[in-house]
Amino acid sequence: MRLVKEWFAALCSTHSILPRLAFRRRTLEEELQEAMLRGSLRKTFGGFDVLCLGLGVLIGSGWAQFTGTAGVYAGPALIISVVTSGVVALLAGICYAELCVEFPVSGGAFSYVMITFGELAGFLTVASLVLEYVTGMALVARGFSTYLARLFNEGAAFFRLGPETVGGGQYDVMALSIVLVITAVMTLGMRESAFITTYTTVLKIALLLVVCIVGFTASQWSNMEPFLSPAFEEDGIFLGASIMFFSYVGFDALGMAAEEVKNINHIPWAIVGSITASGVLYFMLAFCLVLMTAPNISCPYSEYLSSLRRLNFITVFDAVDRGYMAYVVAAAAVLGSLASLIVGLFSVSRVVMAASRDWLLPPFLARVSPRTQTPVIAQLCLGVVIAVIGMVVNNNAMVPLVSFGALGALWLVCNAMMYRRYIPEVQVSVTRHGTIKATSVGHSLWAAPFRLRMGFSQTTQKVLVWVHMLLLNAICVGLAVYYQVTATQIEDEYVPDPPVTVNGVEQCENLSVEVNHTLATVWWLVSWFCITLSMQFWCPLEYEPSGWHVPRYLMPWLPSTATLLVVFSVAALPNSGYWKIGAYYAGALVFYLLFSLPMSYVKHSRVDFVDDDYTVVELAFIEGTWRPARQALMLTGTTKYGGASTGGATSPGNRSIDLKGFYPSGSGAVSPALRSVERGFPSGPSGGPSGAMSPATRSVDLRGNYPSTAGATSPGARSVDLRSFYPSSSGIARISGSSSSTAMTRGIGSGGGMTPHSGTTSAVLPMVLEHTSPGGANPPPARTPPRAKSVKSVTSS
Ligand SMILES: NC(=[NH2+])NCCC[C@H](N)C(=O)O
Repeated sequence: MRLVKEWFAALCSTHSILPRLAFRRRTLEEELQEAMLRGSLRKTFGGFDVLCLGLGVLIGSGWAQFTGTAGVYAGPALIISVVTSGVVALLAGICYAELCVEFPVSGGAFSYVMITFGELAGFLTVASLVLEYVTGMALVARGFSTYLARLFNEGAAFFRLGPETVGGGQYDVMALSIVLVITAVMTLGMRESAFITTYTTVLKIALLLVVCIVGFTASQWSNMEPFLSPAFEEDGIFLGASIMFFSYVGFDALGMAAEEVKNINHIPWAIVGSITASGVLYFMLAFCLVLMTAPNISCPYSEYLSSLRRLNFITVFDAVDRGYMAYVVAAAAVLGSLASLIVGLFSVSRVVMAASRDWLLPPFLARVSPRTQTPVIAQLCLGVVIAVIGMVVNNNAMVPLVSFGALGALWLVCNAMMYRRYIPEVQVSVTRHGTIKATSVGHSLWAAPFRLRMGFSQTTQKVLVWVHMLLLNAICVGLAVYYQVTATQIEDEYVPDPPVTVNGVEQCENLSVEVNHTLATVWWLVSWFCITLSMQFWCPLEYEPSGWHVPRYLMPWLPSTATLLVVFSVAALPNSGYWKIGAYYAGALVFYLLFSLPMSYVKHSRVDFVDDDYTVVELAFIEGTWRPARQALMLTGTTKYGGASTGGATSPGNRSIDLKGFYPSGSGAVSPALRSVERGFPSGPSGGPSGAMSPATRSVDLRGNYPSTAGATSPGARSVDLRSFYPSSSGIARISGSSSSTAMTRGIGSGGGMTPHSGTTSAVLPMVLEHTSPGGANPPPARTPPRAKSVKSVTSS
């Protein structure tokens, strides 16, 4: 009730909170804190598992369902389409991989964009990802049903029953059932699902190799002529590529596994490896497909369109007397869809969980099951939604939706990656050794001398970066829109009326919009090149992550090219889906304004700030739940640390979280993370469902991510143990403590170090802020990241 009132009050003041919250950025520390308090996810995946996860989601049933469709548009040039879309995926994947290592949290693209561009952009990313995954999974489920029927020697419609539904099909009961079954298996825990994924992936790749080998034995080189499809010519390559992109979609799933991998550094390699490996496979598949097929150059339009539906591996193998291959193709597609569904359901539930943690989506979706340590409620809800869509919607028109969602999210990710490298702010990251590293401002790398020579201030530089990035994106969008308007397009339902005939034969020409867009396209490309070059000269690189990253000599070319290609791929999509996409995003914005914005305000306004410096929060086990101990001391400065007592709010035992080590005393560098600790909890018994922490998931163990020397804690332990997360070997924080005392005592040693008293009840979160100063000069004091202030102002108003 109280929540509803608060929500309504916030809704009424949308005009004042919108500008403040929509651009409020998170910090990495906040993300990590939220992740810890919510309860840890189980670390299930090793290096090989992650690679299988990648290959599992990438190679679904897309290759079987759409390679032929793309081939009809592109002709034998399909092989170029496959490479083109692979390059788009690879470049975007590299940008994505850099951020995965920087932000090892399970929100994937959502978290990266939220941290870099703020809440509204973050929300749009979630919207894109949900669009991509929900439609993508539904499509894969339908693929499963189709190919399972083939495996039993039945027609594609074998599992479809009942009256006509959306898009002219029938209810696909198999699509429904398989999603529900997988959802059920997944709620048992990730171990089982990872097991299935690994084995089906290996098997499926073996089958695909068989398809290629047999395919090549039936190939005829003469089929490569004419190389371009006569109806679409070179536009067909891009149309084909945009369709083939569906087959590469899904590598973003790997970023969402970040909290569940044993070593975060495996993720970038898995992303690059799985895109490359599946690219090679897709290339071989496409190659043997076109080598087996005489290109359809018969002009009659109706025939042309129907061939759209006929060209696929099974019919083609049939035509070259290798009908038995239908079983191999079907088996590979069935296994592929199975793995793809598992990984897809797995990752979309992580994104939704992350967004619900911020109350951008209903908070109950963030609950983590104490038993399986997976976000069970999110999994169940999404499973049901996807199953129903998969059952009802029978439509190839879903393909553009999937690709659009994926490309939209990747577009923001490429920009986020670029932005972080160029904007001179304190850059916070977790080093390989588990320390938090704050790279100070103004220590540019190779471009620094240039900037110094030009005498740029930081503000000037910021403005320059913004201008360049905005121009760059504008040019990409400009090119895309121009291309979309002028390129040859085909819509599924379009039948020329009356048909254009010459000597009684329908003509293909009526498909093409006869515009010569080559010249103008070249100009767009030249502008893109110039702006990137200018960015390289005028915007010095400010920051280089310590983990896996794009080498500096590829900046800004790599993310800039990725942005160009990603935006262009959107334009190349068959245009029948645009109004649906528009409607979806309009709906998402309305949802943001009516629900997410007020709710996120409510969540943040429940934060108690004492002042901008220190707020210490303790958790106490009260009435069966973990809550912030209301009487916790709000310490407002280092001098007050010594010997303060907690006011008795904590219960006996090792149940409280003491964050004193988190903030090195006297350093002046205060991280805002502490505030998020408190924010993660409802402030009172009526706090409503909290995305924060369920009682049984009290331990935080992120050690797997960060190699450490300490032994493992058991998941059931109730204290937050971040010792190895922020190792004490740095000499700044040391931990000792016994859990026998109920009293909390605080002691901060001199010189930024901390000497806990023996009566300390709890584990400690020591955080080490290291200054990195490549220039060798004295590091300037790290600043409090700007958002701390903005949150404060939100609260106080
Ligand atoms: N996240 C997703 N949209 N996953 C769907 C992945 C489809 C997969 N690439 C395929 O070829 O079937």
